[in-house]
Amino acid sequence: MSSFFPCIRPIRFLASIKQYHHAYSTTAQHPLTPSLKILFCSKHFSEGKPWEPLANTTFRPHHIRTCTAADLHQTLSTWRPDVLVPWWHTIDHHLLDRASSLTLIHQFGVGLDNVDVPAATRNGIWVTRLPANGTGNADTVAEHAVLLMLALSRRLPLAVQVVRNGGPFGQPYGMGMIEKTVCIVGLGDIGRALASRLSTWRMRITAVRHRPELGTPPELRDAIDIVYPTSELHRAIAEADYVVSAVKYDRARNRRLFDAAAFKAMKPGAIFVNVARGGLVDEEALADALETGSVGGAGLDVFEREPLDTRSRLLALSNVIATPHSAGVTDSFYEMGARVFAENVARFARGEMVKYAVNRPETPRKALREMGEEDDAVVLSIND
Ligand SMILES: O=C(O)C(=O)CO
Repeated sequence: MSSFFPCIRPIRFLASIKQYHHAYSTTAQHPLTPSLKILFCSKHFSEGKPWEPLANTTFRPHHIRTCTAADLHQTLSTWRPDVLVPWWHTIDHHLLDRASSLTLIHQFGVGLDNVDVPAATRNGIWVTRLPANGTGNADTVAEHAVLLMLALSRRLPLAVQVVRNGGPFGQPYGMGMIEKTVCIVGLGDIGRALASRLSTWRMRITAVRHRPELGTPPELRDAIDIVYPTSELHRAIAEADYVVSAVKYDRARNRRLFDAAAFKAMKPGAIFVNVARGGLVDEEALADALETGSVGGAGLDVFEREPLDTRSRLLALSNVIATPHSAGVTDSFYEMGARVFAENVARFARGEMVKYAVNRPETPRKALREMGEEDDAVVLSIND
């Protein structure tokens, strides 16, 4: 995960923190409760330091710790933090039923499929996350999907290798995207951002929607040809040259939505891209389909288990481009995350409702005052 951070442009990052310090000084009359302990679960947070915007407050670094997924349980029971900041680790009911010190879980990302929100609610723990749209990462995830589509279409890894090997130059490589059909599975923030980008590329765009009654988003009426319900997934993907998975993962509803039957239903040689969650894909079935060529290539940013086992069959295939769950994690997302996080922790310490909360515990371990100016509605439509 540490590989995410070399791409952060330090000057821009520091400038944004400076701006934040300035803004924060106006709230200095509400210093943070010094005893609030925050646990960041992932060592890479030690490099990214998303708590830096808090540096001008009464908050001091000894109230912050990082741990690994392996020592999470232990740290929860011995250090007893108030706030947990996970990084897509599984925060299930076993952990939540025992984590008696926790009052807030603040996901440092948008998708929350790793957190058992009902169990948190039952235990009186607030849960919040970062927003997807507006300043969030739906656009950058959509960009990444385009990157993978293009790189696979033009066989980029092979082309780079050919140059390194001294040629031959000027040979035809791969396929163009113009006039091809792309099927976007999931029309939430990411799916819509992708459709809006591709709408100017002279492609035919179709979509699959979990809630077809929502129809085509008004701003995409001219862009999307047809919206299928999930029950017609196979029909939809059968006519597509590109299938992009941008659907919200819900283990009970769509685990392994892309299984052997789905890959068999795809047009032979079509390209599959997954920028949503690894649990949506049967990775063994995908490897089989890629090996036989029934799926032409796969661009994968997410995996059922992360980090992906380096012995995975998928990595041995030349028609796979894999990235390390980095689609949404750019410099701007990290800056936004640090800002939202700092603001939310400050609110929480003051007993004010956190922004983008996804639950309302009946008997919260820490009571919060509704502030009446929440804009958390912006995150409610992710990946539907
Ligand atoms: O923010 C998230 O949930 C992501 O998965 C970013 O890629």
